[in-house]
Amino acid sequence: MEVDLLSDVKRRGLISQISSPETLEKLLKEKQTIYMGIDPTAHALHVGHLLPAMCLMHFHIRGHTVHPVIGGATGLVGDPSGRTKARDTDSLADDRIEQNAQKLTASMDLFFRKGIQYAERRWNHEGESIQAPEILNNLAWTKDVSLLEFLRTVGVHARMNTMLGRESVKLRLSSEEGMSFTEFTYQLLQGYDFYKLFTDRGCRIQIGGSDQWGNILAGQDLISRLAGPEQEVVCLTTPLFTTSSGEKFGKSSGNAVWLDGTLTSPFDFYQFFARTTDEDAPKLLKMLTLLPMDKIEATLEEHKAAPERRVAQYLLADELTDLVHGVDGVRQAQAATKALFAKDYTGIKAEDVIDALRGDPRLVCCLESELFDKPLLRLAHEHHLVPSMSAARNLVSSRGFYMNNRRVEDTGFMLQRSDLLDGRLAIVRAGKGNHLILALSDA
Ligand SMILES: N[C@@H](Cc1ccc(O)cc1)C(=O)O
Repeated sequence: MEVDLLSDVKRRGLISQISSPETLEKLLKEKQTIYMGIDPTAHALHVGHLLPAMCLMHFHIRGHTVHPVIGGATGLVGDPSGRTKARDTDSLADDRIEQNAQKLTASMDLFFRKGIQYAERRWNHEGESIQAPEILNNLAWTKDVSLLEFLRTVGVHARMNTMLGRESVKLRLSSEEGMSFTEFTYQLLQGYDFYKLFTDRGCRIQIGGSDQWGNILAGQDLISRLAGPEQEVVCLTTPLFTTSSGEKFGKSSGNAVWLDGTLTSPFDFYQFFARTTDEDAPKLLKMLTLLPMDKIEATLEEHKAAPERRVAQYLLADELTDLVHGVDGVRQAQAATKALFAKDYTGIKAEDVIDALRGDPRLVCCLESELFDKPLLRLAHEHHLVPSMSAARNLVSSRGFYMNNRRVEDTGFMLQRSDLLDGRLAIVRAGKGNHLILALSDA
């Protein structure tokens, strides 16, 4: 099943820079401990975290020990990397960071649990199932270090010219706002994490996004000064993926696409990937799924022959939804996709559609009394499918009002139980693409 880890992550496009490729190759002849940090600036993981997280996953499922580290301490300081301005004090407030850290830990744990199940399905894993990684919080080893101790162990080894030469610092020093001393020390805090994990857990590899290069090197420097230059440690970064339209990957009309199903429904998550461009879909299939490369190549051939069928996009949406929401999530998202975009509803399961669209304004659950006692046009108006009753009537006369893909011709049309799909759903459509899904409540 296994392709060599390093060649696999490289050919999938998951690697941007490696501080010492020879050392990495040598280290990977044995099982290693690897870490990746993430600051609790948000309370949940979003699609933008997937790239470094999948890189970490590749190490994890091949039996290396990986540690996602939540930055309970670093989050209070705020990483200046890639930022032209300091974070505001509100977003750095203690209680906010602590709450975010707790939620992020749960979010990361869930990501790995689901991801491992996905990996086991894709790789036909046999034998004992893979355990979820232990998630750490850097507050654990930072909170009791006194200022004097920090200055005397870490500070003495930090070279000012190296620190001033980091991209994150140069960028800010040349800006009008400048940089606070607190932010300037961020690289030392992250460096201290690498050093601590190296001494306490034998961790020799740190992974991060490409904007983390300087911070990761700071750790490598510190290890070399404190533990000796002969110590073999490696910094590894993943690329920052920019979409073909030049945007940062992970936003849908300006909003983050979350991995948490209560923040972004499995259906919206699925649709985000189904809407990927022809240019981006192949890259994302390689970077973010665990499908074997030959299966991806075969799909891409098929895609090239008939791009309008969007096989690459649908495969990507299926795989990522499986990775993040499991097989139930895929089934639900596909059911909702069918409800909103297909001509044929055979086999549709009401429960799946309802689960996938929970929280979506297009889904409205109704009691029997409402559903069967009001004319459909009135329901459409009350639930905002059409702006007014007269607009609804106009749509009927211009043959643009549909219920379960049947044209509604009578403005007084009332739903009957026998009209419902799977005993519960009426999919009402105004014109080409506006939908209202009325679902009979099960209560
Ligand atoms: N600086 C990283 C997060 C991080 C925190 C602590 C670490 O030890 C490593 C990484 C970021 O902002 O994304």
